[in-house]
Amino acid sequence: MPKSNNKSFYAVANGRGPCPAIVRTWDECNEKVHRFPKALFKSFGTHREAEAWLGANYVETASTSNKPYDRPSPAHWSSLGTQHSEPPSHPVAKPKAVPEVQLSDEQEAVLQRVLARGNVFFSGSAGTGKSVLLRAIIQSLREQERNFAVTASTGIAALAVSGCTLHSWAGVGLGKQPVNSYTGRWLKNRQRYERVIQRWRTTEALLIDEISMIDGKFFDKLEEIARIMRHSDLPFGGIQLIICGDMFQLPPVPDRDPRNNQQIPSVFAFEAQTWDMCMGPPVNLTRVFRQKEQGFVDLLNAMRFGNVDEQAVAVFQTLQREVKYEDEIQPTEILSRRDEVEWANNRRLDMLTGETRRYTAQQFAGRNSEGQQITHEQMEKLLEKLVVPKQISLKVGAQVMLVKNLVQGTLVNGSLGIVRDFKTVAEAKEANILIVRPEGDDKKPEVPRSLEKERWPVVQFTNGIQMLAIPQEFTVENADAEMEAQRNQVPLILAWALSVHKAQGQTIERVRVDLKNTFEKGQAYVAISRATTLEGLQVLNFHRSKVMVCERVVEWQNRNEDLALRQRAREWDVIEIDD
Ligand SMILES: Nc1ncnc2c1ncn2[C@@H]1O[C@H](COP(=O)(O)OP(=O)(O)OP(=O)(O)O)[C@@H](O)[C@H]1O
Repeated sequence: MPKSNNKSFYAVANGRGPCPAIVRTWDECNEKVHRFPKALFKSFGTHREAEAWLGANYVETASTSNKPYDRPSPAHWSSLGTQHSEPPSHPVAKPKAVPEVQLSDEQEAVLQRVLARGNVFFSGSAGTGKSVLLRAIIQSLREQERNFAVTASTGIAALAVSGCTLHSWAGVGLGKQPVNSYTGRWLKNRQRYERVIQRWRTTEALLIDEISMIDGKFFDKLEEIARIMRHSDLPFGGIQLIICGDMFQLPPVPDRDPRNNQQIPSVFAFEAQTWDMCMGPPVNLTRVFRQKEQGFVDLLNAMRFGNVDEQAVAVFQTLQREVKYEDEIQPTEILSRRDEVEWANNRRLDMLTGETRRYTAQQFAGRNSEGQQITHEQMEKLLEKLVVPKQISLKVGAQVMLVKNLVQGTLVNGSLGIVRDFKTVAEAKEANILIVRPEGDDKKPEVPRSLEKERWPVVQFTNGIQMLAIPQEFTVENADAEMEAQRNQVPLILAWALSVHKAQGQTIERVRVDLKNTFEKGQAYVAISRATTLEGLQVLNFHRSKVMVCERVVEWQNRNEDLALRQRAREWDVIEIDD
C-alpha cells in the first residue's frame, strides 16, 4: 500500500467521488479507495509524476489546487484514424485544449429548462450540437453540485460524454431479466449491492445520450426499477431525465428469439409504454454546426427522411471520386459490416513492419439457464457475438480501440490508442505503466501468475494514459446472470477502419464511406453525416436503396411537428386576443 511519507501525491484513477483525482494525504486516498471495487491508485514523489500517470483529466482536492475538472473533449477524438494524429509519445503529455463553444439561443433555452429541473428530451439532425449541449448541461449540473449520472446507449457514445453505458449505471448487465429478479436480488443482498442501490436511490438527474439505440422495453424496465428502488409513484421514481439523441440515427440492436433465432423487431424508446408519461415532446435543435455548406446540409436532411431525388443522386455520383491529399493523412474508412472493417484493418496491419504478436483467447464453457453444461459448439456460437475477437494480431504502431470499460470515464469501451511496445507485467510495473487486473474475486493476486511470462501490448491512449493490455474477462450470461460462456482476451480491436456503430457521434474531417453492405435503417445517414465538407468526403457504392429510413420514426416525427405547429398556432391566437 502506498502509505510512505516521502510519496505524498496519490493519483486515484478509479475510486469514490470525482475521479481521476490527485490527493495529498493517505487518509484522503484511503477514503476514495478503501473497499471500492476495482479501485486504481498509485503514490508518487512529485505532482508531475502523478499527473503524468493520470494524463490531463484529473481533479484535485482543495489541498493541492483548484484545477477544474478538465476532461478531454470528443473533438480531440475526431482526428483519429489518421497517421499523423497519434497520441503524444512517451513521456505522457497533456491533450490539446479544445476551445469552448458559445451555445446558440436554442441550445441555451434547453439548458435553462434543464436547470429549472424539468424532464427534457432534446433532438435534432446530425451535427446540430446535441453532444455539445449535453456537455454544457453536465458542466452546469456539476457547478450546481447536483447528484447526477451521465450515461449513453453504447460504450463509444458514453466515451464522448465521459460517462458509462446506461446498462452499467443501472447495474442490470444485459438487462434481459424481469424487473423483480434485479430488485429482489439487490434488496436481499444489500451489502453486496450497496453501490447499485445507492445509485438508484440518490441520483437526482439521469442523462442519457444517443437514445435512438435504447430499446423501449428496456426503458420501461428501468422506469419500473426506479419506482421500486425509490419507493415513489412518480414517473421514473422522480429522477429528472435529460435525454438526447436523434431517432433517425441507428436503432436499437434487435434481439433474437432463442427458439428459432429469428430477429425480434426492436421497439424505440419513444414507443415505450412509459415514455409519454416521463417525457414531453422533443425539443428540436435546428441549426446544423457540423457542416457549413447549405447544399450539404440540405442533402443530409433529405437523406434523414429517405427523400433522395434525382438531384441528390447526381451529387452522390460526383462523390465517388478519390480525394487526394497533399499530406499522407488517410481518410478514416466507415464501413457497414464487421467483416469489412476487419479486412480493412488487417490490410493496414500488414503494411506495418516489425514483429507481429498474436494473442489467442482462453475460452470456457459454463451452464445454460436450465443448469446444463453447454457444449463446445454452443460455447463458440455464444462467443461469436462478442466484439473482442478470438485471435488478434498486433504490431507496434497499430491503431487500436479498447473494448471494455476499465477505468470509468478514462479508459472505456471505445477509447482509441496506438500500440507502443510489448512488455511483460514486471517490465510494465518497472516503467510505471498502468495495469488493470481482470475482474472477479477481489482476493486474487493483483495480476494472475499465468499472465506474467507473456509480453502484452502497451497502448498509449489519446488522453495520454499508457496501459499494459493484459487479458480481461468477456462473459455471456444466462438468464440467471450466471456464466454461460467466457472468453479471456486482450481487450483490444484494430481501429483504422470503423464500423458505422463505432463512428456514431463523431465528427471526422476526412471520410471515406463505403455503402456496399449497408443493411440497417439510418446507417447511410449516420456514416455520411460524420463528414464536415463535401470536399473531404468520398462515398462509394451509393444507391437510393441504401438510404433506409424507419417509417415509424417518420410518422412519430410528423406527429411531433404537427403538435408543435398546433402549439404555436395556439400561442399566436393568444397574442392576437391580447392585442
Ligand atoms: N454552439 C455551437 N457553436 C459552434 N459550434 C458548435 C456548436 N454546437 C456544436 N458545434 C459543433 O458542431 C459539431 C457537431 O456537434 P455535436 O457533435 O454536438 O452534434 P450532434 O448533434 O451531437 O451530432 P450527432 O447527432 O451526429 O452525434 C461539432 O464540431 C461541434 O463542436
